[in-house]
Amino acid sequence: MDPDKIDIFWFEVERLTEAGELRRLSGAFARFVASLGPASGPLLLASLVLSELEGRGHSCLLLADLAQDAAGLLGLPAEEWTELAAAIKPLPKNAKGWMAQLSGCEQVWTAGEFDYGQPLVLDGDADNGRLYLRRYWRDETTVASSVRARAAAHQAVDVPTVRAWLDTLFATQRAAEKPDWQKLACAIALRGRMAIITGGPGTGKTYTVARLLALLFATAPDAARQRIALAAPTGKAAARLKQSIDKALGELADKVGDRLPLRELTARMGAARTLHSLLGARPDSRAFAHHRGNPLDVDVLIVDEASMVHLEMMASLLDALPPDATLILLGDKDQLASVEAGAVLGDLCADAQAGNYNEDTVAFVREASGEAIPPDYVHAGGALAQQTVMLRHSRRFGGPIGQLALAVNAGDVEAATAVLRARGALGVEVAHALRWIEHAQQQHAIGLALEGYRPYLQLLKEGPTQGADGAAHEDWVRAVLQRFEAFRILCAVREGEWGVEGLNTAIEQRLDGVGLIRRSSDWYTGRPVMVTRNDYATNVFNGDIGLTLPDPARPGSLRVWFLEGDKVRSVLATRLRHVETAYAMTVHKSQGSEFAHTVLALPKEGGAVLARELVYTGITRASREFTLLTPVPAVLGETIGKRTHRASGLRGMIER
Ligand SMILES: Nc1ncnc2c1ncn2[C@@H]1O[C@H](COP(=O)(O)OP(=O)(O)OP(=O)(O)O)[C@@H](O)[C@H]1O
Repeated sequence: MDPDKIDIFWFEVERLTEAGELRRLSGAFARFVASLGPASGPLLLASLVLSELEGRGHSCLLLADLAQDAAGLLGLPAEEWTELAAAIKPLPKNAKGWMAQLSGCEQVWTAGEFDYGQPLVLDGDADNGRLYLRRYWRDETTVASSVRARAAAHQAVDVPTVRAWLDTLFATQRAAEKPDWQKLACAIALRGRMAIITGGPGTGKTYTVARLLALLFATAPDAARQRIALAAPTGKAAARLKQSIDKALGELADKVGDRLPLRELTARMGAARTLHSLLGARPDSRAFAHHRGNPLDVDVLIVDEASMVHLEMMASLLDALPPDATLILLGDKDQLASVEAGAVLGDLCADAQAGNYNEDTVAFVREASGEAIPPDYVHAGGALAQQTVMLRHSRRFGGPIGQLALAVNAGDVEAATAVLRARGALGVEVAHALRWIEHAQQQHAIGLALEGYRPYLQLLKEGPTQGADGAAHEDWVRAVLQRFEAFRILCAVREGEWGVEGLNTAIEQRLDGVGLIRRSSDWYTGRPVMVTRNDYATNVFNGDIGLTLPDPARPGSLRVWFLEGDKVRSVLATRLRHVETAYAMTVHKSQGSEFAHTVLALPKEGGAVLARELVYTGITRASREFTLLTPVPAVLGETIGKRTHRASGLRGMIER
């Protein structure tokens, strides 16, 4: 490439980096590619865009997108893109041209050809070409081949026995909706090495999986030897899963009586774990102790909150799972994907809404569960569609919050606005459950925080009862934590007046000002913190939230207490090095949690991260009350009208 032109290119990259339009790593990656051998202009540009997109959660670069609207892909103003691209003209005109151009580069391995370990991988055909960083290509390939094999591996099922058990487990006095998707989900899960049960909040994913466990125990040749593991991406989600499953199985135990020793079998299951801990994460290493060569010792693995599992983690999990073990994924496909690259659950659930069941599945479900899949859902999809069930009826989310979530999920701005504005017309219930402060000032958020956090701060001030012993102190800690967990402010962004940072500072100042907290230094009694990095020494993980309270054993020193289910545990505050204050947190980090009153604050301007999934995830964190703050009301419509699109080749690879 002409040295003058390349200098202009690097100059433009630097300028856009300084302006905050590109991350520094993207330019550095393009330079690294250039250092490996002769590099054409299009290769450098594609490397830059690919790295930038990786930082935004995409697992690959679709060449058709690059050819069609590269500026839009990067969220750059058209003129910025034109200047950048002008330095390296001419560029290929279409996806086919990009494919031809890139496949000739030394730094690019075209999948299927002789492999030199190049850092970039080109996959797909001329119309569907995709450029990957090698790591993501490997991860997508691992996930796709494992899912394909597992979904297709049907096992023999003793149909009459399954039917009898399902009739018992789902015998209910209530008028059931038809078909009973929960019941048929159990039948489907039992016949495969993999099943996905997706659905919005309160649709009964945990309820269903508890019955599936009972069914597994009831039909296994040796139930006592079944190795069943429960896991979730975060400690909090894992604790919640275990708690709900134990509760549901406890209720079921009474129902099945002597026919199945459900209590003993449940007791053997052990605690739910984080995926990191299940796989055997090691400090300072991306590699896990468990992998193909040292697989997990399980027959059935149930993973909750699967929407939070990113591509690399899913690949590690599938790699470590023995081929004859069964994987059950539970999650809400419409929630925000992980911060890291990939939208695995969303990709895997592409057929969930439509069903796309084939005649074999219809016949099996009819025999094994007595349920008839309506013809609308029968369209002969692939193997994965046959093992995916979407639960469609929410049992505790039908009120105004549920209506709002539905409207947002459907991208219906008008309906969402109508629900939000209906509070007056619909009476007290709505008025209490939903609030929209359309022209919000930061003071509104601070006022809500004052009201929402006062209960835990007051209990904290009262302190444990005089002379409380260890257990009584723990009860007090638990009560303080539970009050704190009843309210949260969620932000769409980190920076600015309406971001996590701006709101945390403002809330902290106000709480200090009114005497609810006393900030003597960074660490103070009552400070809520979120862990921002996994720390194996103290056993705290990215996303864990705790409260700073006095150490009962050492007056004057502070400990951070974490709530996991009903249990509490603590770490000396000074040992926690990677934490931030957490009166306000991002919607991303709130996944897997639920707060009685959730406040969602949108910023003044839309941006790449503001999309429908974010608002939906924020709303569905609220169990009783939801307040929306919009400094500029139009941003709500803009956000709901936009979907998050993450490029990936997973679907195509699974169906290949
Ligand atoms: N078929 C059913 N009959 C009666 N109650 C049900 C049924 N299905 C679910 N429920 C009840 O509805 C509530 C929500 O169910 P569950 O917690 O399983 O939903 P979920 O989809 O796991 O929710 P989340 O995504 O919020 O964790 C629970 O109280 C559960 O007992």
